Amino acid sequence: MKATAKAHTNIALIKYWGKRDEALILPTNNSLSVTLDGFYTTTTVSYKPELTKDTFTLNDEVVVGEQYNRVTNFLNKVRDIAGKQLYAEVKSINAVPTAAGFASSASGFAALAAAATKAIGLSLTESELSRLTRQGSGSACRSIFGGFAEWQKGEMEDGSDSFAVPVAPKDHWDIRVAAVVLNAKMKKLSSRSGMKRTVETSPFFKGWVESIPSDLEAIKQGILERDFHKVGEVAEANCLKMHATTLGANPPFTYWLDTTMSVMQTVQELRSTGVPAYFTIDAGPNVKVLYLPQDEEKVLETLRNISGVTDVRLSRVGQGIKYLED
Ligand SMILES: O=C(O)C[C@@](O)(CF)CCOP(=O)(O)OP(=O)(O)O
Repeated sequence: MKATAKAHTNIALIKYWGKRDEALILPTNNSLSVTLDGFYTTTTVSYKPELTKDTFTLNDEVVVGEQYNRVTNFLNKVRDIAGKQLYAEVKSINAVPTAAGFASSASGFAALAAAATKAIGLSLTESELSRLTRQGSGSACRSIFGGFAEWQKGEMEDGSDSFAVPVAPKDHWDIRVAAVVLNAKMKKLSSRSGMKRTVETSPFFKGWVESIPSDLEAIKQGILERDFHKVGEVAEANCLKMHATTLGANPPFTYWLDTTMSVMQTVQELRSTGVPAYFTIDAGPNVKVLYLPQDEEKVLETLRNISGVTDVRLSRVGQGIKYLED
């Protein structure tokens, strides 16, 4: 009763930002992401009859509190589906430089869902696995797939039709993502809390949701046609609209720091010199920059020279869930 799975993190090009149902983690809008090869989580789940509760270690450190509760609550869902009252030892290793500000919960919950279901004897389809993973962390449901994936919000109240579907495979298009790590340490609002406050209080939220369908259509067309300018422009504008909603929340907030804006402005200046590069930002100050392979050297050198940047981590398009031999 043991299994190991590896899942990669993903970066949203059309953001998930707002829930219509907190308990079931159902979104107000569809979102679309690219899975990255540079950042991943490997998780081993072993169900042991002698255990009287779940145990969880992350990078060999025992995890307790809120993070532990989210894992054991998730395992309760797996136990319900399997109809087995078994507790598990969960060991996760994150090859996601936490400082890079990546939501390692995306690769973390995808790897957990895959290993936990396989170890207990379930063999879910990718859609079933994505739908289950969504209940751990919304954005994680997109990491089941490699390449480009769209999380369809679904219409059903029970979330039975809310899961990700592949848009294009890993080898469809070799675009690159640079994760720009800033030296800032800020107590930030988690994405879960940030989107909750936004949904409940921001007058800009309605406009945000209304603008998604046309963004999605445009970016999917761009991906299929490998039109980098189109994909980049839509992704950058979508990110800016998402962050604009936070400024209208009550109380207002932003994830951006001065260094965040320096990177944003540098990327736009780079573009004006003819190098196609676009940024996107999630629930934190760090910036992810989209670029093409032929511009890697120029982009890397430019980003590294921005004051306040401590590291730039490069990624290619990554693959979906993989089960590893124990
Ligand atoms: O990834 C995106 O689409 C955009 C964000 O990263 C933020 F910019 C949201 C991630 O939210 P998540 O951590 O999945 O929330 P949960 O469902 O409350 O666990």
